[in-house]
Amino acid sequence: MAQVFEATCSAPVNIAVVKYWGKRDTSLILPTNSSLSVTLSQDQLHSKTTIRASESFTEDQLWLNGKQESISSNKRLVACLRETRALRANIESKDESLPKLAHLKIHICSENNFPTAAGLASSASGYACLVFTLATLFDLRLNASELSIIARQGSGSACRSLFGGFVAWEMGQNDDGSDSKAVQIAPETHWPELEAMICVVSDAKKGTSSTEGMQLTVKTSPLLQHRIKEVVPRRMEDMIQAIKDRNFPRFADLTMQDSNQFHAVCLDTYPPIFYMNDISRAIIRIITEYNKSGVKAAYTYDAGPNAVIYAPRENMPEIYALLSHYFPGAAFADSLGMLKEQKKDWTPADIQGFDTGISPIFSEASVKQILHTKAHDGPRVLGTEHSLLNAEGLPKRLA
Ligand SMILES: Nc1ncnc2c1ncn2[C@@H]1O[C@H](COP(=O)(O)OP(=O)(O)OP(=O)(O)O)[C@@H](O)[C@H]1O
Ligand SMILES: C[C@@](O)(CCOP(=O)(O)OP(=O)(O)O)CC(=O)O
Repeated sequence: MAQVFEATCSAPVNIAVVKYWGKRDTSLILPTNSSLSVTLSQDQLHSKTTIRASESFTEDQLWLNGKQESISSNKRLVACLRETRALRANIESKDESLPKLAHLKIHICSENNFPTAAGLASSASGYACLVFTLATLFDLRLNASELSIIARQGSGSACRSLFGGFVAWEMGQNDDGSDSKAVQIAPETHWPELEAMICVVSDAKKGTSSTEGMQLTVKTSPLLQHRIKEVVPRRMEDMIQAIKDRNFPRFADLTMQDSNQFHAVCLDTYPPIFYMNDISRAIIRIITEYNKSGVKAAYTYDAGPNAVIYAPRENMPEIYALLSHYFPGAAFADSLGMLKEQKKDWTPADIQGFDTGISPIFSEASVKQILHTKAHDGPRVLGTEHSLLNAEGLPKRLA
């Protein structure tokens, strides 16, 4: 019988509050500025990956969401495999008793429980999960910052998903990327009242990928140079302080300003890139109106129209009621038990001074889904019962 080695892990997505946008080295994935994100609960959004190494396998193979994909044409995946195998080979060379895994072929099977490549940070959870599962299979014993250096080479934002809670990606200075890594600013337990609502405006694959979009911005946007030099270094410090102090109004102002500036540099790109649509902009108007009497919520948008709204738990019933008023028909799973606290028959007019005419009421299901979630932990090792591969080493589920 061929010897079989296997690991199954899951990893979370993260949503940045200081955005990464621009690379100074496109193959090592070294950014032009540091960034900071919140890791969101795997109960709502996660990638799950099984990797098996076996003497009976004749080639490396990958299945993503039940569909076979090429490994050799995916330079980023090849880089993650090369790095982790080299580390395993080094450990094996020092300890004869270890099983020789570095040279075995592997089968990788991964699933996201949410739309892939739709601006919901699937590349972040996907590559974090890939690297964490490889490190578990190969028993690499690296800490999360060390693993983040490898995951970064899969997708920049993936490096931040190696930690739970509040995570900075320090851009680093070295040409070889050895100091461009993620560090945890605070664990999720630091600020348990902070929650997030994800408004899925579109789950379609996006037009301009982050990878292409950001390099066009680097090439053409003078505003990006100002952002890199003058804005982000100071904003990183301010954001870290706001998180340490659990100062929501400060955290929220910085988050919204950074999202606005990220979309401004997209508009400053030539030709311009648009990620937000009319619905995204209406959500901005509604949150801005809601904040008129004091900052109670923060919106942020990545490379797509979907909004993520950060807010203290106590404001979430009102925010949900606001969203469902202007965007009727959105599917909502009450995953954090929030509706129980919601006042019945509540309308935006019940908020003192709220101008209900700030936005029209949109047609049914303009916002398709609202996900309620919160900051949570980093990647997890799962038991063999979670394996995505069958006895033959093929996916249990095919698309
Ligand atoms: N579970 C996974 N395992 C391995 N690779 C994955 C996984 N999920 C996604 N990916 C990779 O990430 C790519 C999608 O990344 P892309 O940046 O286009 O979208 P996104 O991450 O959903 O959006 P964004 O990063 O802008 O929020 C996929 O085509 C695939 O190569
Ligand atoms: C807007 C962002 O979500 C951009 C994410 O870009 P990616 O990490 O997807 O890009 P690559 O490194 O090319 O894979 C902002 C952020 O997450 O910081």
